[in-house]
Amino acid sequence: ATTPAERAIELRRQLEDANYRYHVLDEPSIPDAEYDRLLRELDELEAANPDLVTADSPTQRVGNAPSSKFAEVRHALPMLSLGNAFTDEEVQDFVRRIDERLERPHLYFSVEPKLDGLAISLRYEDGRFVQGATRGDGATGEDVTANLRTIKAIPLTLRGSGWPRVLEVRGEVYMPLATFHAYNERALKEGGKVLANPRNGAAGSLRQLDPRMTAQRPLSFYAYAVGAVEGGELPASHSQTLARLREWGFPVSAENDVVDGVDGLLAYYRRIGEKRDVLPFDIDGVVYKLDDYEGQREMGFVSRAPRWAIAHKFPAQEQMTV
Ligand SMILES: Cc1c[n+]2nc(N)[nH]c2nc1OC(C)C
Repeated sequence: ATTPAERAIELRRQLEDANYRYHVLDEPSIPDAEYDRLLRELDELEAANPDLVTADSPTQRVGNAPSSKFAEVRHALPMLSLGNAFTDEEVQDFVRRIDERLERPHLYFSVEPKLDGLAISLRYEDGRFVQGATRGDGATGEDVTANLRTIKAIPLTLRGSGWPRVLEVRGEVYMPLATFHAYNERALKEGGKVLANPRNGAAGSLRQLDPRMTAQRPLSFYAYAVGAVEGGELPASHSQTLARLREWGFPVSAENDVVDGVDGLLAYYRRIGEKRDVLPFDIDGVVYKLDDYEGQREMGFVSRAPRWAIAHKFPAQEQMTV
């Protein structure tokens, strides 16, 4: 027979494993009904043994009591903004500036869809999620930790091994299009407020003072960078770092790739542009990043935007008014 504590640990492991397979590997491993049954069993076990409850138990994802307002968080590393390119020529200029300074036979770029959501910074200490904040002005943001805990795509504890003692992960919290449409259909039927676009939906849901409201409007998350890192080493390139983030339990977009030179960038831009209408989330462009960190260090930043990265935007889509 197992003690309540052992049973709770076993249930948590099964639930977090199912969560990882569903949100990170896109391979649901158990049916939702089974997931809910396990969660209910853990909930009852914790109710009967309150000392078993931990902040990172899956039962805590339903959100705790609301706070009066959001505390301010100073980002250990500023959250950067991105310069924009709107034409192929501007992309060619971006690559030429790097080419002139680095003088390499090949320039490899990490390329990613640019989700139209909310930039967020997540802080993990010894593998546990301890704080999450909005971008704010880049230097300080709002503490939305309680709301972020309700987002199942955000790991409460890291998987695998080899993660640094302190790890900050940056990424985009977004509202999947399916959630956005379902929310608006219900709002129309019940005469509630209709969301203008998924980005507003994500911002509104994340800035709810009551995390239980956030939990009712399921959001998702994609990691796209790391911030402060202490007590550990990262790989030599951004793409290798994203692969580690995925192993540690963070969703990373399957559309990401590594390409060679400006032709590779523009081919990627066209490829994602053609898929734009069938992607399950809103994007407003793609992001090109020089992949190796050594090259990024050599290129540095201008004001608050890196010289080594740029967003190549799509023409604005006329938002379908519901
Ligand atoms: C602001 C931003 C936004 N995005 N979006 C993606 N996919 N990557 C990415 N990188 C960003 O900034 C980097 C400079 C870390």
